[in-house]
Amino acid sequence: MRPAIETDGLTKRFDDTTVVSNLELTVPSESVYGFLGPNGAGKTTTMRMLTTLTPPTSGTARVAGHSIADRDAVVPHIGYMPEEPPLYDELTAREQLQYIAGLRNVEADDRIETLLRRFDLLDDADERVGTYSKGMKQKTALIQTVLHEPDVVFLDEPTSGLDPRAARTVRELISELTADGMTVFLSTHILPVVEELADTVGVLYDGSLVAEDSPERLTHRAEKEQTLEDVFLDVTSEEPAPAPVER
Ligand SMILES: Nc1ncnc2c1ncn2[C@@H]1O[C@H](COP(=O)(O)OP(=O)(O)OP(=O)(O)O)[C@@H](O)[C@H]1O
Repeated sequence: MRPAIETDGLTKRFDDTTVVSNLELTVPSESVYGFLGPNGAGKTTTMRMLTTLTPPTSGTARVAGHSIADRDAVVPHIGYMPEEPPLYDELTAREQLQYIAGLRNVEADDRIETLLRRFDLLDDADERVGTYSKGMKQKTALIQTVLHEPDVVFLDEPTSGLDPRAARTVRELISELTADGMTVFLSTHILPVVEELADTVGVLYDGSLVAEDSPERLTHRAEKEQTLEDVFLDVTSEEPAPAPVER
């Protein structure tokens, strides 16, 4: 099966600063790719290139089989939930979701109701989004991202601001998306989420991919077993790891 995402030398520079450097990624279809990296590593910039929102300075990528240079071909196949999702405060959640379904040209009334119920939003679906809590907005944004059943879903911090129950619903939904044939490209700082869901983890540091493997292999690669947090700190450290203390 064709990979969901393939990049070839993907690079982004702003003025003289290289923010994403020569990225080579292959994300198999129907998998979850956990995209990690410290603040400012270039994760959002990568996602913005892969979702055609910003062009690369050099290099190429294919998403759902289409070149990211062909925005009209890519957009129907993807969903993107940025860290600060665009929602209209003056619309109700149901209106917002119907509006997005209209823009996407899909008939999604049943799916909207199912997802609103799934996320415990049905009782508030006719209230204005402007009155919502952060978590309720986040859930509305997630629904609008997957409404049209895209092939590839890009999620930037999808569980941020969610209470434990809502966060669990999101994790369950991500698993279901891949079971339904979607691919999820997930950026988060919440490592247990990645550990639980990701088939492959990539760690970006200063614009370069410094580690990539399954969570199991990453955490077993040292002589002693490490947590994903240990691995993350290890591969994103400017200092060499301190020598073990002799006792
Ligand atoms: N439009 C822009 N113009 C100039 N620099 C930018 C622009 N967008 C991002 N950057 C810079 O690129 C670098 C990477 O930013 P990016 O938002 O991709 O990082 P990130 O890994 O998503 O960080 P975080 O985890 O904090 O969200 C940062 O130094 C940022 O200041």
